[in-house]
Amino acid sequence: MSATPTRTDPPARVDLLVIGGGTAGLVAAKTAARFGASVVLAERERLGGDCLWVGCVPSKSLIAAAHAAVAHRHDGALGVTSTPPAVDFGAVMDHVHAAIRTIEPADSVDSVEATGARVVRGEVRFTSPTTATIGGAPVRFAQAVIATGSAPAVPELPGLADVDPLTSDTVWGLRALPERLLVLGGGAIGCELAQAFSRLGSRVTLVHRGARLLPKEDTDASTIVTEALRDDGVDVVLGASAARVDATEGGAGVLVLDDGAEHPFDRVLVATGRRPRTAGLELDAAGVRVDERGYITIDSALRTSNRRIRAAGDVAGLPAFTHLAGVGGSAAATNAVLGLRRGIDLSAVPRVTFTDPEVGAVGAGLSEAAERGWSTHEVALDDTDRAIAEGRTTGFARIVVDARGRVRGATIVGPRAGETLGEASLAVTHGLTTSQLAAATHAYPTYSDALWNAAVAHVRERLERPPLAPAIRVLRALRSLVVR
Ligand SMILES: Cc1cc2nc3c(=O)[nH]c(=O)nc-3n(C[C@H](O)[C@H](O)[C@H](O)COP(=O)(O)OP(=O)(O)OC[C@H]3O[C@@H](n4cnc5c(N)ncnc54)[C@H](O)[C@@H]3O)c2cc1C
Ligand SMILES: NC(=O)c1ccc[n+]([C@@H]2O[C@H](COP(=O)([O-])OP(=O)(O)OC[C@H]3O[C@@H](n4cnc5c(N)ncnc54)[C@H](O)[C@@H]3O)[C@@H](O)[C@H]2O)c1
Repeated sequence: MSATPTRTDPPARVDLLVIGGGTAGLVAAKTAARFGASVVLAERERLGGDCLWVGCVPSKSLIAAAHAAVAHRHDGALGVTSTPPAVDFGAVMDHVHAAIRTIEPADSVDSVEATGARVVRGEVRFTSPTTATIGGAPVRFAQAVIATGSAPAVPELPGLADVDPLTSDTVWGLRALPERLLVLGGGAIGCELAQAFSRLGSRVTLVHRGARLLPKEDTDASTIVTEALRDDGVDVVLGASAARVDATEGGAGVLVLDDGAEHPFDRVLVATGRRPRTAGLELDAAGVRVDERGYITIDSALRTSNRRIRAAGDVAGLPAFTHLAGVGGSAAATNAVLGLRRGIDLSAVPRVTFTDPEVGAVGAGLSEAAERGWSTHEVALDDTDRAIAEGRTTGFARIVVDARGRVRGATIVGPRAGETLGEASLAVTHGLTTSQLAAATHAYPTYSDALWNAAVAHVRERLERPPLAPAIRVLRALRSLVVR
């Protein structure tokens, strides 16, 4: 059940050519083949994409080990004392790679070919709007889906190349824990990995250009994550502009900032954003246009400037999440094969940053709420019984509500925020009201009580205002006349 393709023989003609075997391409190929189309999935390396090999799976596996390394810290407050566990970094990385191997069969060549699609190994180049080569072998396609993903963007910083910087592509090959790790970039990758490495024993400095970590999240969520990282021992440097790197030896060096501050390190991990993987595709030959950042431009039904070709996943400049790559791959294949115009609802894409505490968000945040005049309702975890019982009270659940009482967004910070977020996503996707959320009985005591109580708070507020408050007063008065 290997994910590495071996065939190099595409048929002369296919209904659908899918380029790239990450989440978007896998879902696209399987979906189209199940509809009965003849499908070739072309992959130059191995199926599974970033998520399986260098993204979600290894990072969440490392985070699980990092979490275990500090779990004892809460024990004292619970009346239990335990000794700090020892970390065997080599064994941690064995766990990371074992998780990848366990999940690999789900993305294997067999799993795709069982749907009727053919997997062909090789790099794709377009030769015209309806033809391409896969590893040099020609193929004519009626339609195509480009799903080639994105790669780490390494900044042009003088001296950086001399210290062999790690990226999210290469960090998983480490066998020894760097004593001093410098992380450049405070987005999701930077925050998750800085905290994990710190918890596993590295001395971590996180250097971020912006004024706050996780700039896409609400300000108070960023503040909580910054404090959590600092509590974990991460030296968080904000508003920093890197000037150069002075290499010493073996990947070690010093990062020098514009203000002259120096940050020495044994290894540096670059997490400063992504760039689309389009090099070598010869998009011009296919008539596929890209935007100013190089991402493939698509319309609301995922069509590129060549109406026979669609794009899905990271390469289309969509928010870089596995779940969205899957949704995009499915929509692109369905549209191609059945001639539909399914789009993606970008207003309800959930995202979770797996720091401790986790940050989960969907839909509108504080700034959109302010712009549109929507109200916000929040419950802190120190008012949430499960959090109090577990001694894990840092965080909150907040909902954004429109004038008709519909839930338009949520931000949840705390343990298992990613799990609670599912309910908020359902509410935002289907336009549920706070009354509907409040009317659903929730098991007690759970972290999702916080979200539920935020909805209840909004319902209660409405009951205390016109038109409901006077109506309730009239009903009560009438009732007291009847029942004496
Ligand atoms: C460290 C890290 C952690 C992450 N954690 C999460 C997370 O917790 N949750 C989440 O939702 N997302 C997470 N992501 C993001 C997620 O991994 C990506 O959004 C997702 O993998 C994108 O899928 P894709 O199909 O668009 O592209 P990819 O997975 O990148 O797949 C593209 C495929 O195309 C192939 N390819 C490229 N060019 C060609 C060519 N010319 N010919 C043939 N094949 C080609 C590549 O080899 C690759 O297999 C994380 C990412 C990183 C880096
Ligand atoms: N849990 C998850 O779902 C998860 C986890 C990891 C990654 N991802 C996805 O992968 C994408 C890429 O992650 P990322 O963290 O690399 O990118 P990012 O764009 O989210 O964050 C990078 C940050 O680095 C900063 N930066 C850029 N250049 C810098 C420099 N020279 N010095 C200091 N700081 C600099 C930027 O201001 C930016 O805020 C994310 O947007 C996300 O969609 C998701």
